[in-house]
Amino acid sequence: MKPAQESYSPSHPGLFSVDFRPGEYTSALIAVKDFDEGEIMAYLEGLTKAPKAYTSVQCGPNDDDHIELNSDLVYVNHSCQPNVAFDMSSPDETKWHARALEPIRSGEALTFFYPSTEWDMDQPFDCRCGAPSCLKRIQGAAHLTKEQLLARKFVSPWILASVAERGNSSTSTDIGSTKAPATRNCSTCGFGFAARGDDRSRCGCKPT
Ligand SMILES: C[S@@+](CC[C@H](N)C(=O)[O-])C[C@H]1O[C@@H](n2cnc3c(N)ncnc32)[C@H](O)[C@@H]1O
Repeated sequence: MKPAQESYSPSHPGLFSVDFRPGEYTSALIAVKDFDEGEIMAYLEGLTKAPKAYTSVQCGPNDDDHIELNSDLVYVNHSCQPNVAFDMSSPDETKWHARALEPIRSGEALTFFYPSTEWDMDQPFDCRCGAPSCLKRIQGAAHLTKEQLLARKFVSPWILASVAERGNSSTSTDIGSTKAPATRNCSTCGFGFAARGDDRSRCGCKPT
């Protein structure tokens, strides 16, 4: 569910505001203050379990792990070069949050990389983000290579685990191909590391 323009009252006053634009799916969420890189912008509160939809966000590895945000955050558009992460990797749901991936200035549109949470999206679309690294068609992580995912600053652990499970593909067209097994796996999310050394920064899990 999205807040409607007619009865709009910001869910996060002083943090962000919806820029309602004419046309379908063209509105956006805009920062109304500056945020530092790495700053937690808002905890994800008031979430409800929901079926997969264009407004839902995947919060775990299973088909039914989807939530509705029930706030203005639903207006955060996708970008292939995002400035926000939706981080739901903690087993403690009260720690789920939106975090600035880079310094964000007041007036900037907030964007996140939808395949960082979504494996196979309900409603794919042609991306208009305009980033040099734009992937053009956004359908979910299942349609991307590991390299395309790791090029982004944040990807959820269940996405990386699914990528490791489907095989170490170098292109999205050879999904399912057999490659050399990972040297070892992250003990938290199962992501397969190809090289030795503590590489947990690559899967997003914190070393314990
Ligand atoms: C949850 S809505 C985000 C808010 C949306 N812009 C709106 O006005 O309702 C997700 C939908 O917005 C559109 N969208 C988000 N990011 C986009 C992008 N980079 N390029 C094209 N459409 C995008 C797609 O139609 C997508 O299914």
